[in-house]
Amino acid sequence: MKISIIPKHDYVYFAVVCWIVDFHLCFGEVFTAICKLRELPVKEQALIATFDRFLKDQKENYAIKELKEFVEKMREENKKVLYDSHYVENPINSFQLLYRIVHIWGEKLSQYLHYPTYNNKSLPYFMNSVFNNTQQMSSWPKQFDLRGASMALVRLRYIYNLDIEDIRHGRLPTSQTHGLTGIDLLTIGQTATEFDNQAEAIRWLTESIAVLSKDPQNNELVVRAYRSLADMFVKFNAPHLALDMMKTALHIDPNNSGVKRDMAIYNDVMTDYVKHLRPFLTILEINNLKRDAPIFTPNYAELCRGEIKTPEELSQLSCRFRKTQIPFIFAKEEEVNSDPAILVFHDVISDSEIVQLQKIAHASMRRSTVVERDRSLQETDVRISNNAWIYDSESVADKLSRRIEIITGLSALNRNYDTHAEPYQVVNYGLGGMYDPHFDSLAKDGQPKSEDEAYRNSGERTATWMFYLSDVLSGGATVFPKLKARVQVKKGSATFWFNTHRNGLPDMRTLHAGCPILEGDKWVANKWLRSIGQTFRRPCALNPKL
Ligand SMILES: O=C(O)CCC(=O)C(=O)O
Ligand SMILES: [Fe+2]
Repeated sequence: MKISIIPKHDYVYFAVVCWIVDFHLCFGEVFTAICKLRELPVKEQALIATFDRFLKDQKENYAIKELKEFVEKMREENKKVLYDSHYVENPINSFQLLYRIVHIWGEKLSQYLHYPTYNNKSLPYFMNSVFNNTQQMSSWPKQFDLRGASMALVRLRYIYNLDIEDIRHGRLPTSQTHGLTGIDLLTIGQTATEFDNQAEAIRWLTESIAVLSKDPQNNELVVRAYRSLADMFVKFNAPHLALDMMKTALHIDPNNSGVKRDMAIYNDVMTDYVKHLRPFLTILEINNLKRDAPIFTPNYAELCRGEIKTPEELSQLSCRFRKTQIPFIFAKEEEVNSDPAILVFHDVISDSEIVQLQKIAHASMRRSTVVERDRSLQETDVRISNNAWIYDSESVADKLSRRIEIITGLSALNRNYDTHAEPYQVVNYGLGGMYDPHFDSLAKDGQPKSEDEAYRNSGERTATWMFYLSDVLSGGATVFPKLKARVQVKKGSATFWFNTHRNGLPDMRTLHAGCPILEGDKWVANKWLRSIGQTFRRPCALNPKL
C-alpha cells in the first residue's frame, strides 16, 4: 500500500500547512484584497518549515540536495517579504510574490507529478501531497491571481500614464522597489493579449523583447513574445504585421517549427485578405479600437491622476461648519461639487471605530459583486475588491449610523424589514483595485432590489454615505467624471451625495468610480440610505431638476 512508505510525522507537516494556510476563512482569489495578500508571506514561511522538517530526515542524494538549495533560495526571498508589513501594498512587489508562489513553487511542487515511482519514494509522495494540498486550498494563489496581478500593472500603467521603463525599473510615483525581469514583462504582456487591451499588449510584449533580447540564452522566450505579438496582430486584422514578427522570430531561431507553421498560416491569411480586398489595420488603428470600454469614460483617467476643475471653478466651492441635529455639534463639511452637491465630512470616524469595523469584517470578506441589469449579482472585472456586511446589531455600527443621521438629517435606521438603510458594506480593495464608473442607484424601472430579502422593499438608494477607513499612498481617489469632481481618500473622512432627484429617479450626473490603487491599502465603508425612510426628511417633488 502506497501509504505505508510515508513516515507517520509527514502527515503532521501537511496538517500544519493546511491549518496555517487556511487559517482565515478566505474564499476564491487572493489578488482581489490586500488583506488577503498580506497573509501570503506567512503562508510561504509555513510551507518552507514543512519542507525543512521533511528534508531533515532525508538521506542526502542529488534530488534532495537540489531541493535543499531550492528551499534555501525561497527562504532568502521569503525573508525579504516577511517582516515588511507594507510590502504587498506595492503592486510590483505583489506581482513578484504571486509569480514566485504560483510559478516557481508551483513548478517545483509539480515536478514529480509524472514520476510517482522515483527511487526515493517518500520524495515524490511528499511533493505530490503538498502540491495537492496547496491546489485544494482556496487561499493559496493560483494562475488567476497572477493574471489579476498582471492586469493590475497594465491598468495602473495606462490610467496613471506611467512610463513602462519606470515600472520596469521598479519606480512608482511614491516608491522605488526592485525591477521586473524580462519574464515578468512577458507574463504581463501575454496576459494583456487575453483581454481587450491591444495597445497595452503591444507595449508590454515589445518591452519584454527589448529586455530578453539582451541575453541570447533567452532566445526561446523572445520567440515566444514575437509569436504572442503576431497572434494578436492576426486577431486584429493585421496579418502583414504578424508576418513581420514571424520573420524576425525565424531570424532568431531558424529551425523553430512552430514559427514556420505560424508563418505558413499567416501567409494564407494574407493571401485571403488580398484576394477579398479586406483592409489591413495599422498599429495605430489597432490601438484605437475598443474606445467604448468603461476606462474610456470621458474625464475618468484624468480625474484619477488629479484635480481637473479650473482654479475659478474650485474657488466657487466652500468649506463650513455645518449645523447638525444636535445643537452645538457641528460637522466639518467640504464641498467638492455644488450642483449636485458632493460633500466631504472630515473627522467623522475615529481610528478605534475603524479598527473595530475591520475586525468584524475580517472573518466574512468575500469577493465584491455588482448588481447587473438582470438584477443578478456578479463577480466582475469592473470591481476588484472584497467586502463584508456589518449590521447595526454591532454597537460600533449602531453608533456610526446615529452619527450619519445627526449630520445628514436622513434616517439610517437598519432593521430586518422595511429597512431605511442597508448594513455597512466594508470594502477592502485588491491589487490595482478599483470600481469602474457606475451608479449606486439600484433600478431605473421602479423595481429596486438588492442582495438581501430584508431590504428589498425599501426603495431606491436615495443617498450614499461612504466612510474612508484608510489613507492610500497613491491613487484610489473617488471621482465623478460627469462633474469633474474628485475626492481624495483620507482616513476618518466620509463622502456624501444623493443618487436620486427628489422625484425618485436616478440622478445620472452621479456617475462615479473608485480609481485604481497605485500603492497602498484602501478600505471604505458604504452606507446606502433607502428612500422608504426619507419620505418626511427629504420631501419629494415633481420637478425633475430638483
Ligand atoms: O471606493 C470608492 O472610492 C468608491 C466606491 C463606490 O463607489 C462603491 O462602493 O459603490
Ligand atoms: Fe458607488
